[in-house]
Amino acid sequence: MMQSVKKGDIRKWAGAGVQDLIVDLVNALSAVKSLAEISCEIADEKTLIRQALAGLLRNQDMERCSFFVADHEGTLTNVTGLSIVDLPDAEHAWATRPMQFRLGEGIIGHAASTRTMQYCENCFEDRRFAKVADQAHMPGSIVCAPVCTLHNVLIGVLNVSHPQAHFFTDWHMRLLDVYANVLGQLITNRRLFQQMEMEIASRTAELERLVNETRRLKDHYANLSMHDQLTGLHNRRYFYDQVELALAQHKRYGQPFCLLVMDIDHFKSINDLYGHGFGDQVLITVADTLKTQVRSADILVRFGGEEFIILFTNTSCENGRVLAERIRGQVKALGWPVEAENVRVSLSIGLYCALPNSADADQQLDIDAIIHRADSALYAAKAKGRDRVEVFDTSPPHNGDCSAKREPS
Ligand SMILES: Nc1nc2c(ncn2[C@@H]2O[C@H](COP(=O)(O)OP(=O)(O)OP(=O)(O)O)[C@@H](O)[C@H]2O)c(=O)[nH]1
Repeated sequence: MMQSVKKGDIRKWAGAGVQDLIVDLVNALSAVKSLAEISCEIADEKTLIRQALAGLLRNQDMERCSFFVADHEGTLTNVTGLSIVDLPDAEHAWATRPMQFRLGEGIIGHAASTRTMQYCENCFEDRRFAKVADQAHMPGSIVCAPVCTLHNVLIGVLNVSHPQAHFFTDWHMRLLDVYANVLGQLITNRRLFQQMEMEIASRTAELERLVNETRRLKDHYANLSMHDQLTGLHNRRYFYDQVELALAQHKRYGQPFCLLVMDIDHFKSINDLYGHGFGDQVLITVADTLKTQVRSADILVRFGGEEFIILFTNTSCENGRVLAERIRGQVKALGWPVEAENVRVSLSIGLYCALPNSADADQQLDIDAIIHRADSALYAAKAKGRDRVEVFDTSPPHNGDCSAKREPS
């Protein structure tokens, strides 16, 4: 059975060598721990690497370290370097002497191509070490550790150096191996994280685009569903949508309004004689004429076929009648030349006046009842020979009920 090591045992055994070992172990763990503290949410990979190098220098007796990143073409470029003197302001002191190696070139290229750590014990003598022009920066010894993803794809090479030859020990080598592994995972995680962020951003943008498109389509179809395609006027659906407000204002503030139901006379004969396309043109021109007669608060719709409705808000019966007569006159004045002929049409109009003091006022009529009353007046206008305006009589019913039956066309 294995026995656990007690503190007293360590003290008993601890010669200077063991104590050094413990210090080294703590330093090594601190270096690896410093890596664990780096967030993979850092936007810039260089900053992450720089923090990793600083962690290494702070916890180990190394002099300089640098990182060469591998690109897709197999070129290794130093993205950052740090020396022990840079440490107080490691964030800002960027060593930017540009340097590049191909895979297999120099000791750095060799570590990259073999994916194994390389130790150059004496840079002045080792032929693998590509001599630098600047002799002042020539290290005595250097360790180059490849840094890879979990799937052994090369990310770059981590280099640590010391001015002294034969400086690095087995202990250093083991630590650097672990350090390079953890750094590889950290860089991989950061890249994945960035990729995920970009993916999320692009999906969010796509989603926003779809939401906007859906909104636009919704508005488009809502608009379509409220409009008559032939004349461009609003339609029956819009009328019912809007009319409640006018009724509410009438009920609450006693505002009078006039409802006109208008029907083109003998429109069937127009279609029959001149064709449906011609009939359409007539509907369009009549609609355009009606448009000129309404204010923005009024409601004008093509209610169906050749029937139009206008609700004049805040309008007395007298004014409603004047407006109805004007409309009738304007439509009658229209003409459509067909060969030698000038085709004309007329309008029959049924008018309902909603007045605060009328006999209807107490009945709280709904819009269908109001339309029905205006329709009765329209039937009366048709019955009386067409091309005329008839007003629904809101006085209490007696023999003269004007809701005449519509005569067959
Ligand atoms: N060209 C055209 N005709 C339409 C349209 N909508 C309805 N109509 C026609 O309008 C005509 C309406 O005819 P009727 O309801 O018999 O009434 P009328 O001929 O106007 O007779 P009175 O209303 O009694 O004066 C029908 O022939 C419908 O086909 C349309 O969008 N375009």
